Amino acid sequence: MTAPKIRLGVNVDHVATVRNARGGRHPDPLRAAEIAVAAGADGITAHLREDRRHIRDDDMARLKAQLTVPLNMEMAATPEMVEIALRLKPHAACLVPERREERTTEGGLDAAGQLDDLAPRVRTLGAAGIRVSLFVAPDPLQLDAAVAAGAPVVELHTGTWCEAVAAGERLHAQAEFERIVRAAREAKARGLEVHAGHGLDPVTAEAISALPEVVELNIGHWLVAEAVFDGLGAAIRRMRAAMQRGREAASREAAGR
Ligand SMILES: CC(=O)[C@@H](O)[C@H](O)COP(=O)(O)O
Ligand SMILES: NCC(=O)COP(=O)(O)O
Repeated sequence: MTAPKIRLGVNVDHVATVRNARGGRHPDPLRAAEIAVAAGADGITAHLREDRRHIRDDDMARLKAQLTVPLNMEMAATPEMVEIALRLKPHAACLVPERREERTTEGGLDAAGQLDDLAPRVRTLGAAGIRVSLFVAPDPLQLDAAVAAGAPVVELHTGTWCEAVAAGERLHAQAEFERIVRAAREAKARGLEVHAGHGLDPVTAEAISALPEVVELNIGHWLVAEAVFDGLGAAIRRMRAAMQRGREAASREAAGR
């Protein structure tokens, strides 16, 4: 039995982080995106942060103009970012929480707590033909809010689970993974398309690829960091192979049931 494919969106933010550390143009996130596509990425993700600390407006414009695969724009749900997305028209917009002082995106979007502001922004983006996803914690309250906001997609935040795995906190990691499994099932049952991402490496990507409800992973930091040692193409091929192993294991298990 052939396992249904799981898409890989490669996040090129941290190529821009390295470029910005010295100023100038090298390394160029667009070149990284082109290498990623050649190595098997199904899409490219880039987070235009309000403080522009990695990806900048001009990067988004070039990615949109040059890429042949879907562009997923991660953005805060602010009027400024909505206006930029409406001009840029990426394939997808993933609404994420942002705090200036955070080192990375720390949690999911509190969709339930800001539904009144969020729903019209989701509608505006959707009406422009942009597929909206909400980057949320694997929490049933947030899934309800995503449905209420009219978002067709949720991206489940895998960061807490990945940190527990990396720290060797076995019980915590298992509990977090079970939350993700339940949330993926519930989200699909509510009619939402399910993506996942944040902090994934080949081990965690393989495990999460075994969930048939999850149809897309967005991965950046591990790939860009690993590229330093082995090149970006090789890192992406290794990640794709891990995802495929996860998918095939799940298919075999389903066929054996
Ligand atoms: C939303 C998300 O999980 C990532 O795309 C993250 O935003 C990458 O950029 P930072 O590392 O700056 O948070
Ligand atoms: N939405 C998650 C993402 O795009 C990549 O997160 P990370 O792999 O850079 O942690």
